Amino acid sequence: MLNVLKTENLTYTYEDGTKALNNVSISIEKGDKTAFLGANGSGKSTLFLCLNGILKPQHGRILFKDQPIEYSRKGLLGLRSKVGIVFQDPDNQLFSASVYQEISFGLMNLGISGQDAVKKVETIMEEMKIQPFRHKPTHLLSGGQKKQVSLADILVMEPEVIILDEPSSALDPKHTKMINDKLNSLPDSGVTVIISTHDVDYALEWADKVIVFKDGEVFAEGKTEDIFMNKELLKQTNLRQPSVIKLFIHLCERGILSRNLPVPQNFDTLERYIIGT
Ligand SMILES: Nc1ncnc2c1ncn2[C@@H]1O[C@H](COP(=O)(O)OP(=O)(O)OP(=O)(O)O)[C@@H](O)[C@H]1O
Repeated sequence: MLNVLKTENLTYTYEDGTKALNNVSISIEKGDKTAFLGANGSGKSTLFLCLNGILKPQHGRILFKDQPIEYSRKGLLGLRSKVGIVFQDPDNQLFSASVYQEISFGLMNLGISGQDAVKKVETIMEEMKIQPFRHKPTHLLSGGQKKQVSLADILVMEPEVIILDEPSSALDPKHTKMINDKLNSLPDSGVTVIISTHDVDYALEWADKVIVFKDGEVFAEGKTEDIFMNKELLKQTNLRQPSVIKLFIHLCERGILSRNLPVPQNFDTLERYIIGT
């Protein structure tokens, strides 16, 4: 498998002396769905900002497809067209006078204009159901609409890697579903998706791999179900065991289900196990 993004011994300290990342080495494989978990302040957002070249680590390096990131203007522009980040707070991302301008901005920066750009922007606006508010100033949008636009902002660039910092935070069920559907379909087209989340149920259902952060360090990483079956690890990192796994274990302990069954990723699968017995 090709490592699309890799960090080697990354250390990042903010100006006020906060050491947010300490010796972080991770690798993300092409087409994988990776979820970062960890308590507030454990360093997930800082790592994401480093992966996109917004922050430059004091030590260590980052490789995109085996090439170290170049921090020149040209290098960063190239990196950001391939590795897109959707911020936790859309207000940190959106700044154009209108939604349409906002979504066109990245393409213009890459020198894509004319009919090509118009077509790409229109397609994404259609897909993300943005048409009804396309002429609105971004600062007048609702939280959910801002999130739709900030994702469209990145999707229009057709990046190889998309990083989403807490994609569903502050979203209602309709907007959560829209974003989740997109996150599910992107890897099918070869896009590598990385998210951070506090929602363990969602991480279990969505992710192939989980990386757990604690105090700026990688505390654990592995296949999603292995991480969530490890009660001791979850306890040490204050993570809740996903509800479906809790119930699955309980049913296994009572002899209702066989421990040999694959760990269910959601309640639909668990229901099938139960009905099938
Ligand atoms: N601009 C900044 N200046 C100083 N310290 C910062 C800054 N941004 C973040 N930090 C600190 O860096 C540490 C890591 O924060 P970071 O936002 O990366 O964590 P996180 O895991 O993404 O948290 P959350 O789950 O709450 O989003 C925290 O101690 C935080 O207070």
